[in-house]
Amino acid sequence: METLQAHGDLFARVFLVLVATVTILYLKRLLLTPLRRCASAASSSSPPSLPCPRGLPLIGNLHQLGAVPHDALAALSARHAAPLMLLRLGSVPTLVVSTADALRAAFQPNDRAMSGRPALCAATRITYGLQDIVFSHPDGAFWRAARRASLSELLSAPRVRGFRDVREGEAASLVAATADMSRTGTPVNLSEKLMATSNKILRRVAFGDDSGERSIEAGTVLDETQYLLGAFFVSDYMPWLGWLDTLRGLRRRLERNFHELDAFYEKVIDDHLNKRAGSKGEDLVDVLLRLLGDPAYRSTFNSRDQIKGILTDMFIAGTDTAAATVEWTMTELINHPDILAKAQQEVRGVVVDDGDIVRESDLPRLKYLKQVIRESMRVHPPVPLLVPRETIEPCTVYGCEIPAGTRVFVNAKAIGQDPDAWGPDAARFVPERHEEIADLSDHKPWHDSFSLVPFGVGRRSCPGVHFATSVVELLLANLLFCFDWRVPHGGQVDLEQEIGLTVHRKNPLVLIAERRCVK
Ligand code: HEM
Repeated sequence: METLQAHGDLFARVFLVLVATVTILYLKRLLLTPLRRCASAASSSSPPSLPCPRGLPLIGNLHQLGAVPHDALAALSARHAAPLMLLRLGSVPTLVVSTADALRAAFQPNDRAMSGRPALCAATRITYGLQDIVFSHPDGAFWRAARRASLSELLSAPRVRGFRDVREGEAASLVAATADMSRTGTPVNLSEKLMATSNKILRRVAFGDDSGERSIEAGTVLDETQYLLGAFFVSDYMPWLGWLDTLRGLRRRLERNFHELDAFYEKVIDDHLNKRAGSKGEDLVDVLLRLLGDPAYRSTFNSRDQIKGILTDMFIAGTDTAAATVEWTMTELINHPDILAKAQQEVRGVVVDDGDIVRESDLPRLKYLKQVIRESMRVHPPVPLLVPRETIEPCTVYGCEIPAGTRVFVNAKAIGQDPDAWGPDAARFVPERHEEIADLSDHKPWHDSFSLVPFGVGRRSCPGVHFATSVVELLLANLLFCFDWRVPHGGQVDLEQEIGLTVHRKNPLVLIAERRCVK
């Protein structure tokens, strides 16, 4: 869910490299002084200021983001001993937060000031002019109403529980398909299977797509939406060069995708309006249509475009992230056979049914599994820079003034590796470090923490935690319960990352599954 992250775009890269090269030749001298403070002059009387690693003309610090921006930013912050630093990305002033203490200092007193989102090019178009939850302005009545609806209606605990059959059904299909492959010893592309399963769950929950009839149609359109929301639009960083996005064909792709998505939603909404009387259960479209007629929401929540914007949120925010979490967790487990064995022992000891499959009613007893998931999200947060923020008013951090309109990146990955928060072994995968959390089923700790923030922080943090953890725990528990796993040719699995909307493994996770004997 991070727009900087699609650095596979050749044209933009060539352009940036050209600008950087020319600038380096002319301004070599400047590079010899790599760090300055942002305030005018660092005298004893000048106000305190944050470190600002020196950038280049025009592009500022863009070239320092490298191929994996969250890792490059973590390295930059460590190099300058700067838990908080100010960069200029193109023409955009950007605050980067890289430790738990810095996050607390920046957000605890300034939650409101930090709660804006930048109006990024693709997001603005796809969400009908920011009429959604993820990207809308926090000061508008609409965001408050939509956020309230997401917490009390769309993603509330009872609503999430109500979709249990969908999750269990899709988990059973995943197990069945994997069992087929295990019979012939065919390696399983887990990355692909997890993505398909997570997609299917979201489509069924959001659109009631039980038959899979709409899956192909929705799949291709939403895949393109996902790509575009993660693409690097030059205009998001250097607005005066926005014409480059047109030259690169990105604007045309965006328009086409917007219209395809719109046509798809219109059809889904019309179908729901037609079938409503007497149909069983509510999917998310039904809920949104009901809210549209609800007097409590009428003044702010009153158009089809808002329904469509929120549906895109649910799909984009919910699919990739859950799949990536299970993918990274399985990666770490396969690389740590002792932890894998311990997690399997727990799930196999706890599931009391006829031994066929894990049900959601089994999950509360899987304490170690929950520790494993927390540890995985610490080491591999699926959205490592969260969704970008923007200050909506000036605020002060460590005594330094941060102006309104500053973009804010919270480096959740760097924070998860912060030795002051996690100790000298922060780089190691040790699920037991979460043992002390009394109730791992309680989702509050995710939102109260400043040291473990895969779901974000403060008033814009993820309202989908409950939904996400239900999917992740069920899929993972079933993979561990039903199969033994090994790498096809032995050895360790690599940890290379593919940068996109959400960070997945670069190389798919392909493993051999052996179906465990069941009675
Ligand atoms: C493992 C799965 C997930 C992860 C890691 C994740 C992560 C995030 C992050 C990092 C943010 C930004 C938080 C911030 O700015 O502080 C976010 C926001 C959001 N997420 Fe999730 N998410 C997940 C699953 C879901 C699901 C399943 C849904 C809904 C179906 C969802 C809906 C949202 C929405 C609507 C927002 C915007 C909140 C706002 O701006 O007010 N997420 N998520």
